[in-house]
Amino acid sequence: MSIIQFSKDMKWGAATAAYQIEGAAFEDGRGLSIWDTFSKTPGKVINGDNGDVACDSYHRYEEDIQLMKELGIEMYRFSVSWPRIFPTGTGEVNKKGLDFYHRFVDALLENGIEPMCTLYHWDLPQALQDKGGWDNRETVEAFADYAELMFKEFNGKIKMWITINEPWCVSFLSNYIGVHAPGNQDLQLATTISHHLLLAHGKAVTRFRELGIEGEIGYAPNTEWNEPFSNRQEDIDACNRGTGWFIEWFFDPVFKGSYPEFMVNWFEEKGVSLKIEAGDLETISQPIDFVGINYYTGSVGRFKQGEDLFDLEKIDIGYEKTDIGWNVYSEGFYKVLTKIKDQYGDIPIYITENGACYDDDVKDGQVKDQRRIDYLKMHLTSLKRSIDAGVNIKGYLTWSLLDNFEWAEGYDKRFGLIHINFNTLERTKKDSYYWYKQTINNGWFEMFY
Ligand SMILES: N=NNCCOCCOc1ccc(-c2cn(C[C@@H]3NC[C@@H](O)[C@H]3O)nn2)cc1
Repeated sequence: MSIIQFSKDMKWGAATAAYQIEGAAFEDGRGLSIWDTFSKTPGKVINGDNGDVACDSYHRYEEDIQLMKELGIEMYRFSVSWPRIFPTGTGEVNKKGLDFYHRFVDALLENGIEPMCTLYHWDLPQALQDKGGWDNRETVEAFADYAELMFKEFNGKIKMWITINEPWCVSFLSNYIGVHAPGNQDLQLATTISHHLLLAHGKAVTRFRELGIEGEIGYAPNTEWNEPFSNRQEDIDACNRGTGWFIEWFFDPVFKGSYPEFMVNWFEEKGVSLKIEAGDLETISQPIDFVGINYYTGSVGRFKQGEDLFDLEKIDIGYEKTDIGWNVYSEGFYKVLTKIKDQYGDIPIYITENGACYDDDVKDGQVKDQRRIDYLKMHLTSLKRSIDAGVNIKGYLTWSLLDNFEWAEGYDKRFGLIHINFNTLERTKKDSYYWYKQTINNGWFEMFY
């Protein structure tokens, strides 16, 4: 048995997102988002689930904040529903939407919890999608205007801002693979959107700096690790392409001011090109204060001609899987974090999402989710290894505080420390909640090896 101990300076938190927990989808002037449309499109979401009610956190946030306070988290990452603020994406502000987030943020602060606000967590106003969505550069300006309004409105209250959550999911998962909203399957479109998302990030940072807003700003790319099956160069190269799709593609423009040549060349061989306008990369690559890293899983891979987008075949070598089918691969967390440090330097890092999906149920008022505790132990151990290797980790926010709407997977896929009965909306603290609470309180935990 060994002790895994963290610095008292490291901040502990939990994360959620508006469309996944709020509900109240048609209340107080909220406009439609692409996820309202997508989830109501037959066949797109398992069981036909949608975010109409979700966890009803729009009405139950005071109860949720008391659960956060008891948990002992210092930081809570949430997202703002853009269509709650601008029902059509631009134009007239919905004051009731602003008022809700003021009540919510004030309640967090009154309970000693620091808000970390994600401006874009996938719920694009449908009215903007109707005009081309992220494929249209006008959406970039609309996002900057929305960000500016939020900066001005919450200046001094919110001091940690995230511009875009998981640009890989917003661009490639949603517009090439097509399993998320709006569900396109077009590599050129997805690649163009990836550039517009980074541009939107840069323009929001520009407004933040020009306005002299108090606090820090960053973005939250998601990452995956691909471990070469052998030391054959073809296997290494294929894995580098698979990992580069998440890391270099979304980090190089921000931290180096250019797209990674090996990925640009690969996409060009697929007939895909980037349409970069003068000044774009200067805007994208202006300094940020931190980067949020989301990590869930990794794979072992090898070269296979014609396999997937990158001639990369994922191999199942018997890793344990979570109940969403992802490998439990904590070594990949260490590899991702040390790669980022080695390639991009000492940028402060918050782990803004890490957690596990397990099919939990309540028995006699308890949820015995030991597998989630073990997943967290393994990944926090990798995190400690990364810190000991010099990675500048500032905080760890687990995904998620609550079971919630897991996008195309619906409500069956549970990531929360707190179980939600989606019929009664009753909250039940899982064993992992109590374990996380003790770990936060102690600053350490016992590792099973
Ligand atoms: N990698 N290649 N895939 C090729 C085949 O893709 C099939 C599906 O792929 C993916 C990849 C990644 C995800 C995903 C989900 N979350 C969890 C959410 N994060 C933000 C927060 O809202 C959480 O709910 N993070 N990532 C889903 C599906």
